[in-house]
Amino acid sequence: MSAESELRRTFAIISHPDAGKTTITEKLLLLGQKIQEAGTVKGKKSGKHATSDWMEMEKQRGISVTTSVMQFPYNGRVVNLLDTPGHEDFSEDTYRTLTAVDSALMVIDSSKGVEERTIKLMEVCRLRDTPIVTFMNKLDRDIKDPIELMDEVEEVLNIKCAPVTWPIGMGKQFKGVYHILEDKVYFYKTGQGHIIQDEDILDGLDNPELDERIGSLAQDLRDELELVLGASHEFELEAFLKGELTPVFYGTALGNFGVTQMLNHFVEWAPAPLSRMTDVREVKSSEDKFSGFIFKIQANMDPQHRDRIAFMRICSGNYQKGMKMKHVRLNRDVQVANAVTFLAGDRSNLENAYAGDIIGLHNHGTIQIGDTFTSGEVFKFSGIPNFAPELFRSVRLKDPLKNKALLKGLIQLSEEGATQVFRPFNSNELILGAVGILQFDVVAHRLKDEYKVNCIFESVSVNTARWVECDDEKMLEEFKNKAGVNLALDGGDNLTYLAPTRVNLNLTEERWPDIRFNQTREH
Ligand SMILES: Nc1nc2c(ncn2[C@@H]2O[C@H](COP(=O)(O)OP(=O)(O)OP(=O)(O)O)[C@@H](O)[C@H]2O)c(=O)[nH]1
Repeated sequence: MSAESELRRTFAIISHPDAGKTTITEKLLLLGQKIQEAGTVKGKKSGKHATSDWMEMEKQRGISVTTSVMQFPYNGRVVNLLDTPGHEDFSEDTYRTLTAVDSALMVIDSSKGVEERTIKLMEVCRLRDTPIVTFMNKLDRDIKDPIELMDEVEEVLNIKCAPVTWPIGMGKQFKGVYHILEDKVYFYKTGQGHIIQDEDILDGLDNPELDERIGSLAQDLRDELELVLGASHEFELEAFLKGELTPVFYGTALGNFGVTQMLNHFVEWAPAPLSRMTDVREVKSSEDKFSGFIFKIQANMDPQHRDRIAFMRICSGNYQKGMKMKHVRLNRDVQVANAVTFLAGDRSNLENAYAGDIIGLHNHGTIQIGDTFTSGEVFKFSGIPNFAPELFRSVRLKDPLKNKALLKGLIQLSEEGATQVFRPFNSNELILGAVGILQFDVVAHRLKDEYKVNCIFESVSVNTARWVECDDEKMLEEFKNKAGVNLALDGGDNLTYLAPTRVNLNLTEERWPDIRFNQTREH
């Protein structure tokens, strides 16, 4: 591995909306860039514009519809943080971003515990056994019992927990954390808000000074730790790297406390860029030759320039300004003079990037999700799927003459990967599928803007979709005849089963055991 690449730590945050993802992102940038004031990510209060608030709609709704990439140096490493839209209005990009990282940080609202969105994102991480670090947030509030919180993570998410820091009190009584591996107490000072805390540290759990400072809480802490250490797991790097065990840190992102301890270990333990599978062979990040894949396409990053940016994860070699790379699907060499990076929101021209880094390529419609670029070799990276949509709408045109433009627009937008379009066998209806509700607004907005098509969405009785595959052609034909009413083609002409209910899906799966109903589809 090149020395530069070995320093990369590429990760994303998984959390339920409002758990504190934006707040902790601000604090990570603060620690990484040593800037004094946070607020660059959302910046609502300070009146600054959010780094990703470029889109009109996003500004109106005050939420993030984009996934941006932030790079910062920390303790001799280069951290790439891929932001994942976490609000109710997230999209398939959130899922796919997780295929481009080597590790993930799970942020949990400790007053709520493991929530639904986290469970789903964790399922996606499981596809690649991504190593997970856990941050239990909002300790300055009344939280659930810390032991119960860990039990919940173990049971619901099926991953072992190894506490690394342990909280002392909570809410108004929150005094700090005890660092189990360092045998040190870090004291929390309230009221520091966005400013980086000067660390106030005490050596040793048995230090009498601890009793002097926090009174009876000191003995409570010792007793609790005895219990916790007996019942929980010790941190093991191997198990962490296999995605079987998660180190757990406690703190408050808002109070900027406990984040430093987490980040210190994160950059130490999280894996450097990992090898990636292709349809031909495994590609190691240490290889000299360049390769990468596209995991996301973003339109209108800059309203001034109506371009689209394709986000590429570099898997091996390095990118140099002006270099040629092979666009494998098109079997064509392309020259990439002006790749972009997303350094905390600023697009700056980039001279060099290494395995583990993300670069943005200007896309004029020739790049699709899942595309592989190499320095000449022919292979295709696997593991960058489409995910079955969870929300469906039927699309109705206001002007029926624009049918062709509508279909073209919907197919092109679905190639960008945030939505999917389905054409049922038995009707002329077009059905749009997404995993986040805001995507319907985005599509309506863009169809009007870019394709001059006005349309409205109506509810449709589709509950979930599965891509259908069967090795036995005769059986597939029979299935098509019998189940035709629920079958459709997606934007790439792949056979899809649109189930009106979960029960219907279960019954159909039972009735046709030799047919595969896939929740994801590789490009
Ligand atoms: N008391 C307390 N509040 C916090 C803490 N961390 C975040 N919050 C608050 O929780 C709310 C949600 O935090 P965000 O960081 O915006 O959460 P998010 O997960 O990014 O939410 P979305 O952008 O909706 O996905 C905000 O009002 C934060 O100020 C914390 O440690 N303690």
